[in-house]
Amino acid sequence: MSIVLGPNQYGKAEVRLVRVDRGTPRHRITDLSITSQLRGDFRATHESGDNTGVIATDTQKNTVYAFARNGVGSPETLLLRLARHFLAEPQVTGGRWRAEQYGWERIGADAAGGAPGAVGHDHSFVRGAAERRTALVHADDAGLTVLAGLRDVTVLKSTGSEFSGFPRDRYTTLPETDDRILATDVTAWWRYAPSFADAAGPTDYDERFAAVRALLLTTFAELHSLALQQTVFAMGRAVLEAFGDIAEIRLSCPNNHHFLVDLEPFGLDNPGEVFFAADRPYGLIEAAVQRSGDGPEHAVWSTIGGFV
Ligand SMILES: O=c1[nH]c(=O)c2[nH]c(=O)[nH]c2[nH]1
Repeated sequence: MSIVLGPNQYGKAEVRLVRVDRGTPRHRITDLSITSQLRGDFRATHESGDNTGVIATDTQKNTVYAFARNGVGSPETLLLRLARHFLAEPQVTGGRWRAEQYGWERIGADAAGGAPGAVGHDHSFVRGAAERRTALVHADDAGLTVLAGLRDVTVLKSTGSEFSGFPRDRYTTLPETDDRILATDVTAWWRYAPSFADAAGPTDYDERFAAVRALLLTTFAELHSLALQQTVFAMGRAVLEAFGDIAEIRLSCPNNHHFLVDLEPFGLDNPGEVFFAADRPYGLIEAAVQRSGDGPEHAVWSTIGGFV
C-alpha cells in the first residue's frame, strides 16, 4: 500500500473588497468577501515542496483587488473574470470562485415622505440586515458553471401557517395548530443553465438576482402553509416555473420556532399574541427542486458544504 495525494485545492479565502464607484457625487459601494481556489496539477508542492507551478494565494488576493480597479459589476461577472484569468495558466485545470455580498443602504432612504427624485444620502450608508447575496463560479473539465444565491434572508409571517396531521407516538408532545407563526432564514443556491449566460447581449445577473429574491419572498408571503416543507418546495418551484434558464435550486431553511407562552398561571388568555422566540434547537428543512428527467447530480454541488 502506498499513500497518495487525493483531491486538493488551494487559494485565498475571504478577501474583503470594498469598491467605491465615485463617477458622480452619488457614490455606490460594493462590499464583497471573495474566495479563490485553484485545482490542477499541484502534486509537486504537496509531495516535495516544489512550488514552481504554485500561484501564491497572495497573488490570487492581489488579482482580486487589481481586477476591481476597473469596476466590479455583478459578483458573478467578477468571479467569471477571475476564473478565466487563472484558467489561462496551464497548471490550473479547474477551481472555485465564491463571493458573498453585504448590503449597504443609503442613510435616509427609508425616511417617510422623502423629496421626489434620488432618495437617501449620496455618500453615507448603513449596513443592512444579516442577509447576504452569494455567487459561485465552478470550473472543471466540463466548463464553467455559475451559481447564484442568498443567505440568511430572515422572514416571518404572523398567520397563514398551520402544522397538523403528523403521526403521534409516545414521544410526541407537539400540539396540532391551525394558526402559528412561520419564520425562517432563507438560504438558497440556484444554478444557471448555460443558456442564461449564452443569451444575446450582456447577462444581467443583478436583475435576475432581484427577480428571484422577490419571487422567493412573495411565495413565502402568499402561500397558506401547511408545513415549512411545502413552503420551501413552493418557493423553489416558483423560481423554476418563472425562469426556464435556471436549471435547479436548492434551499435550506431553519424553522425558527415561536412558541405560544402559557399565560394561564397569571389568569390570562393568549389568543396567538405572546410568543417565546426559541433560537435552538430548530427544525431544518432542506430540499433541491429540480426538473424531472434531468441527469445525475451536477458536480458543482459537491463543492458546497453544509447543503443538501
Ligand atoms: O413545518 C413544519 N415541519 C415539520 O416537519 C415540523 N416538525 C415540527 O415539530 N414542527 C414542524 N413544522
